[in-house]
Amino acid sequence: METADITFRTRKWVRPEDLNANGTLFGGSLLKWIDEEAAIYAILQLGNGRAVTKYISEINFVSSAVQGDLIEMGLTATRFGRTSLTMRAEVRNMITRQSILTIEEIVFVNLSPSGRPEPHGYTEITYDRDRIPTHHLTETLSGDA
Ligand SMILES: CC(=O)SCCNC(=O)CCNC(=O)[C@H](O)C(C)(C)COP(=O)(O)OP(=O)(O)OC[C@H]1O[C@@H](n2cnc3c(N)ncnc32)[C@H](O)[C@@H]1OP(=O)(O)O
Repeated sequence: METADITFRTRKWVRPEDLNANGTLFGGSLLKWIDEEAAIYAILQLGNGRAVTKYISEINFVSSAVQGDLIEMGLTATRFGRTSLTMRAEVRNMITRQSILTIEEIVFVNLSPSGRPEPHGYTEITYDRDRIPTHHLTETLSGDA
């Protein structure tokens, strides 16, 4: 997998509670983190807090991490559909850059207030932060008043 176009954002410190019985990073913890990371990415790209995980392709646990490792998670949008957004994910060791996990396709669906798929109208990535969900902005601004 190419990693050049992936932006690594969130970092994690592998702690005792994240380990499996083998003493390495528990895959379930990793999947929980990457699903949350993908949700945040999708929410910001689609400008909608109602975005849900629809599909996750094969997950390749490339190598393990151990307690104390610093790891980082990266995502990039690979396809803007009508109501969906497809992302590619990679988790790697922050220091050695060794790949820990790759997922070719994570598909999120943009939902209407009634919970049905709704066209999002976007075709490309932006990091301009101009797609922060407006209802969150409204709540934030009214909370500041
Ligand atoms: C962040 C979280 O934890 S969310 C919690 C976990 N996720 C959930 O609970 C979601 C549960 N699933 C659902 O509620 C429903 O399946 C919905 C509302 C997401 C989608 O309903 P569907 O009837 O499948 O919608 P529909 O057939 O219109 O497809 C919607 C989009 O998903 C895509 N899609 C549907 N199935 C798949 C699939 N198996 N693989 C990839 N994409 C798919 C479609 O191509 C479509 O994309 P497009 O509009 O860009 O072409």
